[in-house]
Amino acid sequence: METRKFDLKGKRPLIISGPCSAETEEQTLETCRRLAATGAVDVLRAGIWKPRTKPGSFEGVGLPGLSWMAEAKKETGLPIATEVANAKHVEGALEFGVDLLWIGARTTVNPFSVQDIADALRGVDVPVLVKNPMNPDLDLWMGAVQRLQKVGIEKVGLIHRGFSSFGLSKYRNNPMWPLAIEMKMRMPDVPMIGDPSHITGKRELLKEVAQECADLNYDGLIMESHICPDKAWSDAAQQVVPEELAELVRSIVWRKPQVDKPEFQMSLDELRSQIDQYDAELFTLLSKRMDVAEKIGEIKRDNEVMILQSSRWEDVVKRVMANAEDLKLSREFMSILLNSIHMESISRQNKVMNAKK
Ligand SMILES: O=C(O)C(=O)C[C@]1(C(=O)O)C=C[C@@H](O)C=C1
Repeated sequence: METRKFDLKGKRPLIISGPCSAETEEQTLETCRRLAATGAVDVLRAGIWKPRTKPGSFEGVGLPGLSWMAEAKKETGLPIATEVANAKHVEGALEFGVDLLWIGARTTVNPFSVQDIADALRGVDVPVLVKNPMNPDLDLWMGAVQRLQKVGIEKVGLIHRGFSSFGLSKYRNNPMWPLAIEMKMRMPDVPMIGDPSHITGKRELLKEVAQECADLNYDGLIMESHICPDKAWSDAAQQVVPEELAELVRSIVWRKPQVDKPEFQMSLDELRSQIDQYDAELFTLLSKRMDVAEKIGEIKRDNEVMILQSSRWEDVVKRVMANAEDLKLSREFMSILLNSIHMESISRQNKVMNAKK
């Protein structure tokens, strides 16, 4: 069967799915066939070389897995994707006609490895997706994209798979949504694919994260599926059977960025003008508050009193936080805001107290 054409900037959302790892020929082909039968998937994926955190885990079947994927492509007509971590992987993947490559989080952290992959791809017209690095470092993520662009690869996209963090949390990898949003702002022309499987690590949480990706205007999703998820050789808890995957994909609401309805536009304009007004008031008040802090700085300077007053600040926080519920503001948001206000206040006092005469 002829392979269906696909374009990173074409169909939206782009849905990529398949097993975490190709394990056996039967498991790979059966998963791909069942995914294709649902009609909900655009690209088939499978991990062939698996970088594992601890030794002793299953590290992938290597090249034979690529021949199974190539067979799945021939049977279903769907393009295939896999992860590459070095030039040798690139060579193998290209030999087996892989249509889309991705660079994993553990590889993105290493500029040498990324450069090695970029050099191996010089002159090759295959799209490449770059997963965020393990650590929350946007420059490193951007750097990997730029290395690919520099060797002439135009079809580059991003995968947001969340960031490693220490300690227990609801998710396997912390999504740190503000960082992903910042990355979208920094590289607005580079498509962003969400990876709910690796963010959540748990199938029960896939839907909420997939919906969040859709609401943040992501261009697609990559999610793992397996014919027997509980028996998977890697990442069992985050995989679902192909039919469940399709159902999940169909349940996500992909809202549009704009709508051409005059009533909607009028209401939106009116509400946005209220926001503009409140922003103006909010920042005027903040400015007045900082002027007062500066005056405190002056009297502290004249009386040789130090800037940081922890117990006073604790009182301020307690007083403001006591209203969190009435104000319908989350404690997390208020705490971040208060912290910024405190830092700015300290910085203003620092300026008056230590001004050069
Ligand atoms: O009350 C003070 O002493 C201040 O300097 C003001 C202020 C504030 O901005 O509220 C700033 C720094 C202190 O750590 C505590 C409070």
